[in-house]
Order: sequence, then structure tokens, then C-alpha cells
Amino acid sequence: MDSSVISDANRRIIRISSHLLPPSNLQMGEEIDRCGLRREICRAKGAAPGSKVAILGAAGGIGQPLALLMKMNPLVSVLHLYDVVNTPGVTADISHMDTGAVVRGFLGQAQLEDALTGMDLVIIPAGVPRKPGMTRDDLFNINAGIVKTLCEAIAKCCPNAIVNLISNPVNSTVPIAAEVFKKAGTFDPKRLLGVTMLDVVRANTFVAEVLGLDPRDVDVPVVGGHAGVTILPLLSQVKPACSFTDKEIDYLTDRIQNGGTEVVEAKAGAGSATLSMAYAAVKFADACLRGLRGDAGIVECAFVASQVTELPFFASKVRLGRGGVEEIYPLGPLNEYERVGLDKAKKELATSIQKGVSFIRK
Ligand SMILES: NC(=O)C1=CN([C@@H]2O[C@H](COP(=O)(O)OP(=O)(O)OC[C@H]3O[C@@H](n4cnc5c(N)ncnc54)[C@H](O)[C@@H]3O)[C@@H](O)[C@H]2O)C=CC1
Ligand SMILES: O=C([O-])CC(=O)C(=O)O
Repeated sequence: MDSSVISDANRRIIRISSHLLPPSNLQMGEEIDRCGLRREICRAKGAAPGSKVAILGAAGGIGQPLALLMKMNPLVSVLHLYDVVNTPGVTADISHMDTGAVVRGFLGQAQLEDALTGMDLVIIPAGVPRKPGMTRDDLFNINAGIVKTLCEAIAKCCPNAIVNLISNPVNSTVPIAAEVFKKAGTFDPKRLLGVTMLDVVRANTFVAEVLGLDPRDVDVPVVGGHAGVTILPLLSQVKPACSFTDKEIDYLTDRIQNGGTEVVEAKAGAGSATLSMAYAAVKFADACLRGLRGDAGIVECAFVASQVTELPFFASKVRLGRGGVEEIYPLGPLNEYERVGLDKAKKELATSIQKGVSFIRK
């Protein structure tokens, strides 16, 4: 086991760079803080109110800024950072922030169960990102196995946690997670949410640009899924109420559906959206945490098990509450342009969902 990681579960605590405290100096059961002092010397802090949150893939391009932003979230009392690489450094760094959440790092498969035990919310940005020329589905072969392994551990260690799944292709990874949970007997459709918030964030931004408004005042429902034509912005339902020319509708639909590719191409091989995704993930996680706390009227779009269409999973507006997804809203009236888009979206989604399901059932 790597001893350079902060881990209460092993009663082994190192709060500085591991090179200052060689792992070989530590015995199981020893508790040492940054000055080499035993932990019992430090005065105990009462348990802070708030939720316990784990990020799986916390050392990655999304994971690091996501960890930073979750450490700043006052609804978080404990923040567990898990990855297969680099968590000691990320954890040491983030843990110096003078905000309330207690941060602990976990490195490698051997510490996955400790990372998950007791968590209320698990956010998963683990997995490989796209390079130019790839589709999200091209990530399936690697990311499907990663999501499977992580979800098996969630089913075992925190079966009641809310899961926010970011890893692509979301249209397939959410069905994979559902199948893993079903196999383990822990599936609760209210608690598994594919994160499509970045599509909404982009849609709000691009629509606000066209309308000459502040994006914070704009609300665009984006339904369907999270890849290409499955990303369906409902421009007829934008708030505040407005109208668009045909040219604006074509431009906005194309830009929203291909926002991810725009970033992948601009990064030219260095990955996909990370900073805007971390922002979107935190916006979504914060909504889930406010729901868990019992706040009323929290509505966001997410890719969930659904009966809104004939497909078993679909992204649409959902109301979040203490149990996770408490209500799934129908799509509302669609215009002809959106009905055509919906048919295209459903066709591709059906294939992607089936691919995820078959990966586990095979
Ligand atoms: N849902 C959405 O809207 C979006 C999804 N994504 C997806 O998020 C995923 C992550 O993207 P980035 O952070 O940019 O990639 P990245 O490569 O920078 O980071 C991924 C992290 O996952 C870790 N990882 C790999 N295998 C793991 C395992 N078995 N357990 C735990 N951690 C593991 C890696 O070590 C790495 O630190 C990609 O699949 C990407 O396509 C990206 C942007 C938006
Ligand atoms: O495009 C990608 O590969 C990453 C992603 O999902 C997004 O930015 O929407």
C-alpha cells in the first residue's frame, strides 16, 4: 500500500509532501501531522455539518479544478479525492485552503473502498478524454471498464450515495452504472445522474450572446443525451421568452451540439473541456447537495432513468430533493424543428444505451 497518502481509514495521516516524511518511517497505526507531531496533539474539531463528497478521477484535468471548487463549497464537510495517480500532491495542495471541508486523499485501487465508505455524493470524472478526430463513443473501450470498476465499489461501500457521472460517453456509461448497481441489488434510479450540465451552461452562454443578455439571466433546457445530435436544446422554451430567426436556430443548435468538439479542437490534442466542465460539475453537485439538504424547487437537466420517452434513459429537467431525483418533467411542447431533432437524438441514444447495457450483461 502506498503510504504517501492521507488516509484516516488506515489511521495514517501525512499532511505534507511525502518526500519530507519517507513512507518507510511510518508504521501502521501511527498518526503524524505536518510537523511530525502525533495527531492526538492536535485539538479535535467537532464534526462540521454538511455532506461527504468523493471525487473519483480527482487528479485529472476536470478532477483538480473540481476538487478546488468543491473545497470552496460550504455544503461540503468532508472531501475525498481518489485517483490512480497523483492524489498525494493534489490533496496536500487543496488541503491548505482555509475553507471548512476536511480533505483526504486516496491512491490506487487498494484505497478505493476507504475513499467511498460513508459518502453522500460521489462525482466521477475518471477516464480518458477525446483527442481531435475522435467521437465520445471512441472512449467507450477504456472508460466502460473504469466506470464498471468504480461503480462496483460504490455498490459495496456507499450504495445510498447520489452518483454524478461525468465520464464519457455518458450516453453509455450511465446505463453501465445502472446495470452494475442492478447486479449488486442496489440500483436506485433516483440516485444515478449523468451530468449534462455543461450542455446547459454552453446553451445559456451562446443564447445570451445572440440575444445580447447576461447568461445568468438565461435558462435553456437541453434534453436527450450528451453527444452530437443527442444534445437537443429546446430553443422554443428559452427563458426569458424570446424568438430566433431560422439562421440563429441553426447556428445555436450546431454550436451547442458541437461545443465539446470546439474545445477538443482548440486544445489540439491536450484533452477536452476541463475548466468549464469543473464549473458545470460543481453547479450540478451543488444543486444535488441543496436537494439532499431539503431545499425546495431545485430543477436541473440530467441524464437519468426515465419514462419521458420510450427510451430507458433520457436527459430532461428533473427536480432534485432529499432522495435525489424526485420528479422528472415531460419535454413540454416542441416545434417541428425540435421534433425532427428528437427523432434523430432518440435513434442514436438507443444504440448508445444498448451498448452500455450489453457491456455488463454480455
Ligand atoms: N459529461 C461531460 O459533460 C464531460 C465529460 N468529460 C469526460 O470526463 C472524463 C475525464 O476528462 P479529463 O478530466 O479531461 O481527463 P484526464 O485524463 O485529464 O483525467 C482523468 C483522470 O482519471 C483518472 N483515472 C483513470 N483511470 C482511473 C480509475 N480506474 N480510477 C480513478 N481514476 C482514474 C486519471 O488518472 C486521470 O487523473 C473524460 O471521459 C471526458 O470525456 C469531459 C468534459 C465534459
Ligand atoms: O467533448 C468532449 O469530449 C468532452 C465533453 O463531453 C464536452 O466537452 O462536452
